[in-house]
Amino acid sequence: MSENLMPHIRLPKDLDVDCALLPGDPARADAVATHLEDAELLASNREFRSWRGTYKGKKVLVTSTGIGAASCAIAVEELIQCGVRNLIRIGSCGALQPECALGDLILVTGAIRDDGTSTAYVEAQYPAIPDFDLLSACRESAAAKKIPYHMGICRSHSCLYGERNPEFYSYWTGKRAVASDMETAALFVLGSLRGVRTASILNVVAAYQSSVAEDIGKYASKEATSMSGEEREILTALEAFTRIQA
Ligand SMILES: O=P(O)(O)O[C@H]1O[C@H](CO)[C@@H](O)[C@H]1O
Ligand SMILES: O=c1cc[nH]c(=O)[nH]1
Repeated sequence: MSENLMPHIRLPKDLDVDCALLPGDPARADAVATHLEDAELLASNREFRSWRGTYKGKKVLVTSTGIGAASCAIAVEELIQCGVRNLIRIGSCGALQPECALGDLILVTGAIRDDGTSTAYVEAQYPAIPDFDLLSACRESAAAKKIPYHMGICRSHSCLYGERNPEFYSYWTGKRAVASDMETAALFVLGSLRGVRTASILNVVAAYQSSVAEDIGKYASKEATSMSGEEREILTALEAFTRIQA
C-alpha cells in the first residue's frame, strides 16, 4: 500500500483533483476544509496536511506546505505527481509598503528569488512569475467580493530572524516590492519548470516597518484583522478555481 503513496504528503497518484490550495500552516488547511462540502481528511504527515472536498461543485484539495521554500517545493513536486495542475498559495506575509494594511491581500505578480531552493533548481536569472490566467481569476474573485487587495512583487527569503533583515526590507521597499514571504518564488519557479499553473495570495499579518515577530505572534493568537485576511484569501482562492477552465 505505502508504495502507492507519495513519501511526504502521503497522497496517492490517482488523487483525481487538479486544483490545490497551499497554505503554509496545517491549521489553515483545516480552516479551508470548513468551506468545503464533503470535506475528507486524506493525510497528515509532518507539516503536510491534506483535505479534499467540493466548493460550488468544483473538486479541490488543500495541502499545507510548512514554513520555507524547501518543504513547499517537496509538497509541490509530489502534488504534481498526483495530477495537480493548478496551485494557489494562500500564505501570510509582511508589508513592504505603507498602503498594505493588516488583513489586506497581496496578489503576487512576480517574486524576488532570495530563497535557496529556487536557485537549487535553476539560475537566478530565471523569472519567478505566476500563471497569468490563474492570477487574473484571483483578481476577479477579490474584486467581485470587494476585498481590499494590492498587486505587486513579493520578496521570498529564507531567514526570518536575520540580523540584517531591516536593511533588506528597506532596500526592497525602495525597489517597490510590496510583501515579504518565504515560499512564493520557489512555487512560481517550479510552476514554470514543470508546466503547471501557480498563483500566490498573501494575507498581510505584519504591518509595514513593524516588529515582524511580534505581529506574527498576534496572528498566531488569532488576532481578528489577520484572521479576517485569512478568511478573505481562502474565499478568493476557492472562487478563483471556479472561474478557470480545467
Ligand atoms: O503563513 P505561511 O503560509 O506559512 O507564510 C509565512 O509565514 C511563515 C513565517 O511565519 C512563512 O512560511 C511565511 O512565508
Ligand atoms: O515579514 C514577514 C511576515 C510573515 N512572513 C514572512 O515571511 N515575512
